[in-house]
Amino acid sequence: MTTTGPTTARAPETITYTGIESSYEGTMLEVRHLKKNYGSGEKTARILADVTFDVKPGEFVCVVGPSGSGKTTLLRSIAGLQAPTSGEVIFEGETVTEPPAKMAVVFQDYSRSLLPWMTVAANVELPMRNKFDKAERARRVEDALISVGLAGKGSLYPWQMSGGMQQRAAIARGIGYQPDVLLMDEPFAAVDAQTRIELEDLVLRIRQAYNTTVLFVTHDIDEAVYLADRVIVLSGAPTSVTENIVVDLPRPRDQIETKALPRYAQIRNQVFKLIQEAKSHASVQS
Ligand SMILES: Nc1ncnc2c1ncn2[C@@H]1O[C@H](COP(=O)(O)OP(=O)(O)OP(=O)(O)O)[C@@H](O)[C@H]1O
Repeated sequence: MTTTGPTTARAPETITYTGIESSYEGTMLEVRHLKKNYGSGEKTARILADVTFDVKPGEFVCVVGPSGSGKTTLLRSIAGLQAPTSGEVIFEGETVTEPPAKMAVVFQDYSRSLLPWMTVAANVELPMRNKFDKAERARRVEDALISVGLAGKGSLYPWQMSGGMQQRAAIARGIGYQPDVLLMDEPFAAVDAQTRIELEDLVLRIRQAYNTTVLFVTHDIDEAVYLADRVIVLSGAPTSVTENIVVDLPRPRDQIETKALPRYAQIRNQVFKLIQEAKSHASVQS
């Protein structure tokens, strides 16, 4: 099923996904007319023009768009890491003005997000320091490391691990304190193709196990369609949402079987065409 509504349309009510409902029952995340400019006066760069969409509890939503369309800018604004020029992000009913406690972010650059002077276990424990007692923290760290396939590796330092293992550790840190929503910004862009495939499946398993809503930014169309319940396609800057595409592919997904489905190719081609159109529109404007 595909929606073809206007750029600022709400997500359809008939989403067919198999995710588990989170404890939060309203709309998990509302992005309302988000606008972001950089610079001022004649040097103003209009990046986000008017971005509006919703994410429901349990949904896995991927955001794709041409390079420079402001995907990272969007995610940073949603995470409360930078203020929008105008518009609003509402997370679990409250306007985001700073990073919310129940939101975790995993960035592309794992080498800079993990603290090199701390062991992996200490890195995973860091965001839960003031939340749980010592025994509960230790239990959660162990669970998170098991979930990402790093059981028994907690005493290593990040620099003693491969890139794929470091990104697993960054994911463990994101999920360890069980956020309601996990924001991921091109998290697998810096790992090799084989590791990327493993990490995609890992994220799907974790999402199922931890009952987490995921908003995942990627420039990789195949990755977006493989992972998502819904793909949000952005225009080129100044950016708005051009399409909300429901990915009505069965779960659990499988790297070979899912990608062999005619429906997979159909959705993939639709997203591809939209991105190409956005790129050519952007190059005409610039
Ligand atoms: N802090 C900043 N100050 C000024 N300009 C910025 C800043 N951050 C991003 N930009 C500019 O905003 C535009 C969008 O950047 P952003 O990284 O959000 O896009 P993106 O879609 O994630 O790009 P890519 O797909 O290439 O990673 C770019 O032209 C970038 O140079």
